[in-house]
Parts: sequence; C-alpha cells; structure tokens
Amino acid sequence: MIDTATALELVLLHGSKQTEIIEISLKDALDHVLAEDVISRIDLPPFRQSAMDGYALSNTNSLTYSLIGEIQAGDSVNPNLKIGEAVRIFTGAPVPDTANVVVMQEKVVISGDTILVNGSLVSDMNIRTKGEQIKIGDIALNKGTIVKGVHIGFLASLGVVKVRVYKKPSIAIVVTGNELVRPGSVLSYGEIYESNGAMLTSVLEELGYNRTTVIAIKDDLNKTIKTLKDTINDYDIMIVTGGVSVGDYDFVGKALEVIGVQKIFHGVKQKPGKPLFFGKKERTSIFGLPGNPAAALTCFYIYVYPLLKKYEGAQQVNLTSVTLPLLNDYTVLGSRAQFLKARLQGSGVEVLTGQSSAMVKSIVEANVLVFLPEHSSNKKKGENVKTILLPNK
Ligand SMILES: Nc1nc2c(c(=O)[nH]1)N[C@H]1C(S)=C(S)[C@@H](COP(=O)(O)OP(=O)(O)OC[C@H]3O[C@@H](n4cnc5c(N)ncnc54)[C@H](O)[C@@H]3O)O[C@H]1N2
Ligand code: MOO
Repeated sequence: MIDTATALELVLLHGSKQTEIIEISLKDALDHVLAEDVISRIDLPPFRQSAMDGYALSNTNSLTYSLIGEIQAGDSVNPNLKIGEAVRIFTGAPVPDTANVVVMQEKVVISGDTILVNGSLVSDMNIRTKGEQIKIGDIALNKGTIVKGVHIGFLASLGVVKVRVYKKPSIAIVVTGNELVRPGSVLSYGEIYESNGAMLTSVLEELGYNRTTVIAIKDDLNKTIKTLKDTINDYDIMIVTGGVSVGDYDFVGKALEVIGVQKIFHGVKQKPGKPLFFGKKERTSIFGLPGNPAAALTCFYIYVYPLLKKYEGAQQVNLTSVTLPLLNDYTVLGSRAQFLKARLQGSGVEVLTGQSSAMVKSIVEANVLVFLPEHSSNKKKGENVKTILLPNK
C-alpha cells in the first residue's frame, strides 16, 4: 500500500487532461476554467468619473465658484469650465476634462448660483481616474482561473459576453452492491437505500459538473465486467463505488483488470479509504471508491476533486488547507493517515464524534477534514492540525 501523498501525486500524474476548448456565454461560465487569458478591450472606468454627489471645478485656490450647469450619470457632455466656474455633478457622472476636483455636497454652502467651499481642495479628489481598475489591453483574468460569480461580475463590467473555457468532463458514477435499493421502494431485510449515486451526483453538480450518469450493478463478476466495458469508453472519468475491497463479492478490481484498465494503485495507507483504486484506460480515468458513504465522499474530495481541476487546467487543484488549533482531545486509532470529519468553530476546529466510514450522518455536520499523518500520536486540545476546507459547506 502507498501513502496519501504518493497516491495524490500518481492521480495527478496519470489522470487525463481535457484539451477541448469551447466558447460559451459569460452567463453560463460559472465554475468553468478559463482556457486563455481574458484581455480587457476597454479602460475601466472608461472615462474620469465622479465618486461623489457634489460639484466639479478647476481648483484655483479660490473657495468661491459660480455654477454653470449640471451633469448626471449617463450624460454625454464635457463642458469647458472657465476659471472660477463649477458644475453640479452626481456619482458616476463624467467629470469635465477642465475640472480637477470634485467637492462633496456636504462640504459646500450654496448661495443662489454661487457655491462656497468649506474645506481644503486637493487635486483629483473624489475623481475615479480613467483606467484605474484596468487598462485596455491588460490581462483581466488569467488562463486557469476557475470562474466564480465575482469573476463573471468583473468580466461583465468589461463588456465581455463570451469566454473560452475547457469543456467539462463527462462522468459515470457506477454504484455496486446486491443490497442497494433505490429510495422510493420499501426495504426488505438486508437491503439499504442506495445513496452514493445521489450524493456524488449532487456534490459534483455543486462544483459545476453536470455531465453525470448513475449506473447500478449487482455483485456479479460477469455483469460487472459487461457493464464497466460498455460504459468506460463513453466517459472521461468513471467513479465506481463499493466492491473494491477484499470480500468474495468485491468484483470491481477483477473486472477492471479483465477489461484492460491499467492499475495505477489499489490501496492507500489511510483511514477512511484504504481500498481506494485508481487506474486508466485510454482517455478515461477510473476511481474505485469504498462503498462506505463517508469514505467515498472523503476520497472524492481528496483525490477526485484535484483530478477534476487538473483535467480542466485549473491553477489550483487541491482544496485549500489551513493550520488550526484543535478544540478537543483526539485519541488516534491505528497507524494509517487519517482524514477526520471535523467542524470549524470560531478560530479552532472540533473533531466530530462518529468517525466511522459508514456514517453519512456525521459527514453532514462536517465542513472540514482534519488530516493526521501516518503514525500520529494522540492529539491534545490546542495542538495545531492541518485542516482541509470542504467546498460549499
Ligand atoms: N477483511 C477485510 N474487510 C474489509 C477491509 C479489509 O481491509 N479487509 N476493508 C474495509 C474497509 S476499510 C472498507 S472502506 C470497506 C470497503 O469495501 P468496498 O469498497 O468493497 O465496499 P462494499 O463492501 O461494497 O460496501 C461497504 C459498505 O458501504 C455500503 N454501500 C456500498 N455502496 C453503497 C451505496 N451506493 N450507497 C450506500 N451505501 C453503500 C455497503 O452496503 C457496505 O455497508 O471494506 C471493509 N472490509
Ligand atoms: O478505509 Mo475504510 O474507508 O476505513 O472504512
């Protein structure tokens, strides 16, 4: 069995990479990865803008100015201010080329058509200079950026309507087990509701991956071979859950071998997720995740998520981790590296009870995973631990 760092390295080394680039509307670009730098075609702001409601004037060290007009946001005017003249102006309106100061209205006393400035005037005050955010021809967003709502807002402010991104992978989620029954039917003794399919589909959707299909297989070697063989070529990524361990009816490893999947590794010194499998066949990357739901989800975040990001050429492939103090003692069981379900509370992290791989209930409460390396000793409250932040939690 290999260690967790080697496993992740091998996934990133051997996992496939998308080369197909598509052009899509900016409004559909959420969670896609930019396939090229986006260059600004305008200065932002495109003209000198007033940052305040007030008066624009050319500072002549006088405190008295006569009003000659008004400029609203959206007006397309550029009046020529003579010495001693000012215009009423509003936030976002174009500042005349002949003005170098905007005084906010609270600092002005009006008397008929004359204003008296109460305070000092500093050149360029309350004026947003042309191109102060970004200049025409500059890079607005780098290739490899994962597009989020703020990026869409920024690009919209530059007038961008289409972006070139990497095509999302198609993903097959194959759930295995005789005991699995679709929610909606009544359970017979020995049966459980199938939940990994719904969980992985939804977690993938939260991350912006919608090209998913769930396929269910019974514990039968020939059927497993046939279904995996019929499925594998149609998808970029195949995620199988269950049947990857050592039981007499755990057929996934054998079936993948029969259909010619190149095994990269099978087994990692970690808890949960000891039986994790990773392999590839032509363009398809194949994960065999443990059937236990919390183990499957943990392996998804630690290994599948980085591959999805690498696949799309993202700059950052791993989940963000931080170092935080433990809020409780934790007794380490066994020598494998551990990914513990935990929750951020204030400035620390609490390891949750119910660490069993089978417990879906406790992973619901978790918003982070605490990572303890192999052979860790028992942890005391206050000790710093590596804490992996889970997305959308
Ligand atoms: N003798 C050994 N037994 C086991 C070992 C071992 O090393 N030696 N490893 C254990 C570990 S660790 C894990 S994790 C599990 C993983 O086993 P499999 O990946 O083969 O998974 P299954 O046995 O098929 O299922 C495990 C568990 O999860 C439930 N399950 C499966 N699929 C689903 C699903 N789609 N939705 C909900 N629940 C699911 C299944 O009913 C089992 O309870 O092996 C240990 N055994
Ligand atoms: O490694 Mo298994 O995922 O502990 O339960």
